[in-house]
Amino acid sequence: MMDAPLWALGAMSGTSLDGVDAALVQTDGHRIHAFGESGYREYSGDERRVLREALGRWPGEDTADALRVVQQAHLELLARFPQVEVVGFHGQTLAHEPRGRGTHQLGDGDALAEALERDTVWDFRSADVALGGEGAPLAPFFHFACAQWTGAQAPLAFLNLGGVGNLTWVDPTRMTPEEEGALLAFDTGPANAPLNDLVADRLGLDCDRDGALAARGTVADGALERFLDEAYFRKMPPKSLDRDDFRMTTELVKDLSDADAAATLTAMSATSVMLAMEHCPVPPERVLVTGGGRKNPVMMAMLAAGLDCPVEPVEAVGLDGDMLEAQAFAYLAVRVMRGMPTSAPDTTGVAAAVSGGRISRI
Ligand SMILES: Nc1ncnc2c1ncn2[C@@H]1O[C@H](COP(=O)(O)OP(=O)(O)OP(=O)(O)O)[C@@H](O)[C@H]1O
Ligand SMILES: CC(=O)N[C@H]1[C@@H]2OC[C@@H](O2)[C@@H](O)[C@@H]1O[C@H](C)C(=O)O
Repeated sequence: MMDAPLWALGAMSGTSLDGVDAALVQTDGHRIHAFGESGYREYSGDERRVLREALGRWPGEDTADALRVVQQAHLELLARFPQVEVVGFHGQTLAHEPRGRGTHQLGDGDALAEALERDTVWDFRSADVALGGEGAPLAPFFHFACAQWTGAQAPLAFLNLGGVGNLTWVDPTRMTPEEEGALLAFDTGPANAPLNDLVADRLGLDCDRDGALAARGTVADGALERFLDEAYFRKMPPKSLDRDDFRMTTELVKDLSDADAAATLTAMSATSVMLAMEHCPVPPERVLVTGGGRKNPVMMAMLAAGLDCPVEPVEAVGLDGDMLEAQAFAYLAVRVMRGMPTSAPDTTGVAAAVSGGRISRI
């Protein structure tokens, strides 16, 4: 007998450190039955500073202040959704070194479960890393369900432009996401993080809103070429990145004007996606863009000019690009509760499909 669908609440605090997203999904762990309400809790300037300060820290290092920020923001937001059966709590990635010290998502699932009085799934990435996987990206299993939900019949790609970029190529005609050939996923390169850091450091802004600064600038070809020389782009997937693995971008644009630096960083993000497409098993029929970068018209225009297929925001197929990651962790939480895999060799390079995530039961 099929397991009944559950209403799950997913929460994601992403690498761009803007705030926490939360969204409801009704699922049996296979199919998306329905999407529900969503919400957002922005981090204040002070909270963002505390989180930024804690980036790069590992368990055992001083993360007490950052943990208070993460717990408080999640509790405030998630308490607005009383009608849920299970919570998927991603936490805040502070450090990610799958071939080294592991992966660190700050957040206490036991405390959250107790405060919300709901079973809570958390620590989604560690089990994958322990089995030789990258621990990221994890949204691909949900992208597979989304592709089927849209009724797609041919391979397509989801592109998330958050702090870091990640691409999921999906063959929606396969039966399950863990099946060989159903998915190929990996981080493409930096997306918004270097741009955000540039405008924060130079102009005290949160982001290059609507690409206004980049639109006035000229791409510095030399800097772009040096960036594209990085070995990461030629490495075969699966592969993943930490937020600040491309610190070199700051150095490459340091002598450029604000507008030229923004244009060049935007081109770096877009061009790394173009290189990523070469890894797809067959060209996707369309690229559906999710995450904040889809709201940057300069980045979207560069992508459209460089790719051989339509590039559209996920709204084109009725999905919500602000909430896809939060929805992903709602969906994955139900899979974990039911012992179903959340990653596979083709999505993270893990030795065999694995059900990641720790469950705090109430
Ligand atoms: N109108 C806009 N114009 C330009 N950029 C925007 C706009 N809206 C959002 N962004 C960019 O998108 C970012 C937020 O994207 P998103 O919420 O997808 O990131 P995230 O989930 O934190 O990151 P990740 O997916 O790497 O974990 C902002 O920090 C900003 O750089
Ligand atoms: C370690 C980590 O938190 N990685 C994030 C980050 O942000 C985007 C990209 O890098 C992706 O690999 C991942 O997030 C999404 C939600 C994922 O796991 O699919």
